[in-house]
Amino acid sequence: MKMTFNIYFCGSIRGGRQDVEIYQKIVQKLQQYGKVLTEHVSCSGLSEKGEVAVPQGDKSIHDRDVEWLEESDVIVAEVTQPSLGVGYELGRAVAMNKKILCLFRPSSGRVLSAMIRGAENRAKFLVRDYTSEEVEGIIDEYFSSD
Ligand SMILES: O=c1[nH]c(=O)n([C@H]2C[C@H](O)[C@@H](COP(=O)(O)O)O2)cc1CO
Repeated sequence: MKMTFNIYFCGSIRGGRQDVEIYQKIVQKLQQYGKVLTEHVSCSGLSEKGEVAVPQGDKSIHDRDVEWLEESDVIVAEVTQPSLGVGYELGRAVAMNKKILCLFRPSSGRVLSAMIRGAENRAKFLVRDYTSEEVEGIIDEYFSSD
């Protein structure tokens, strides 16, 4: 596998920011493997309001993010905190035939949507259950395979 990827990281924003610390840990690790196009998702200063300062607001956020999805080699999504935006991004990424890794923490007590867990296939869409101590190792393993 090449070592410099365009990586699209998905994490909840308006769905709730409870997991921002784990997003930071994931993004820092991903940056060893390439450029994380959506680094802002892991920013502790970004609230549940989202990127309110973006000119033309939600339309430009949507259009920019779909372009970034197109440009990305790999999509990594933290899917523990349910988010409509993350679900939408994953659906669009599947339609683009992208390589996708979803990360879910069962210790949250939640049960992952069947539309994410059930989308798993060995080729392109992988779902990994993890604990926060394991996440860096899982990312290393993912990028060192194939
Ligand atoms: O301000 C934003 N900026 C942005 O890039 N997003 C994208 C990236 C995240 O992976 C995803 C989060 O969706 P949601 O806000 O529905 O939880 O949507 C979402 C918002 C706000 O919905």
